[in-house]
Amino acid sequence: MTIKLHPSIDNGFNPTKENFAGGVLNCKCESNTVRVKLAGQTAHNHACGCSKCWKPEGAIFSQIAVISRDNVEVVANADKLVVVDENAVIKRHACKECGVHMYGRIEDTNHPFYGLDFVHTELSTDEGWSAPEFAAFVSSIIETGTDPKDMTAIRSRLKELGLNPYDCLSPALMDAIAAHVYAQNHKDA
Ligand SMILES: N[C@@H](CCC(=O)N[C@@H](CS)C(=O)NCC(=O)O)C(=O)O
Ligand SMILES: [Zn+2]
Ligand SMILES: [Zn+2]
Repeated sequence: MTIKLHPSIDNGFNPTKENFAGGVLNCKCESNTVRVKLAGQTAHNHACGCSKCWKPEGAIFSQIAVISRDNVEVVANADKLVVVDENAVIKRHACKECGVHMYGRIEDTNHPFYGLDFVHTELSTDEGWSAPEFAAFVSSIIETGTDPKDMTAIRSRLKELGLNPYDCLSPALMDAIAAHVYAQNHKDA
């Protein structure tokens, strides 16, 4: 039996479309749907195994990308959005009826990723979004119930799909975080 990771990933995925101009994310509610307009392409799309990111029914990974917060606008039913965990670094704004996370925002101006919002592009019917590039927080899927014995097969399947598995973020993003910390610590040098 093929391992199921995420519906937008399991059957392979389309490459990133050049000059893609963005689109609209929709929550799962049939009426009073929350809509978020993304005025541009996303970046760093990846599978995330952490327990905090929203996953569609049955998925063991989330699929999540970033976009400049200036390009994110709630265009319908904003009153249905609530922050799921005010104590988290990423304030995940979710529809209180269907539970879908519409965007995650970092309010700490010193955070390495301040200025970027986190979004699930599978909530859009527009095609051309940036393709997933790697898998992050893979070991964290055990926290939500995956049997540790299944991890070897899951990491193999991710590699087969072209998504290198990491237990934190990708090396490029971890380097960017560390460089930000260095710069913060040497501001006056
Ligand atoms: N093992 C933890 C990892 C959580 C974690 O660190 N998630 C990452 C990836 S989304 C993060 O940056 N979290 C910040 C936040 O949730 O605010 C879990 O599964 O809950
Ligand atoms: Zn909804
Ligand atoms: Zn996550």
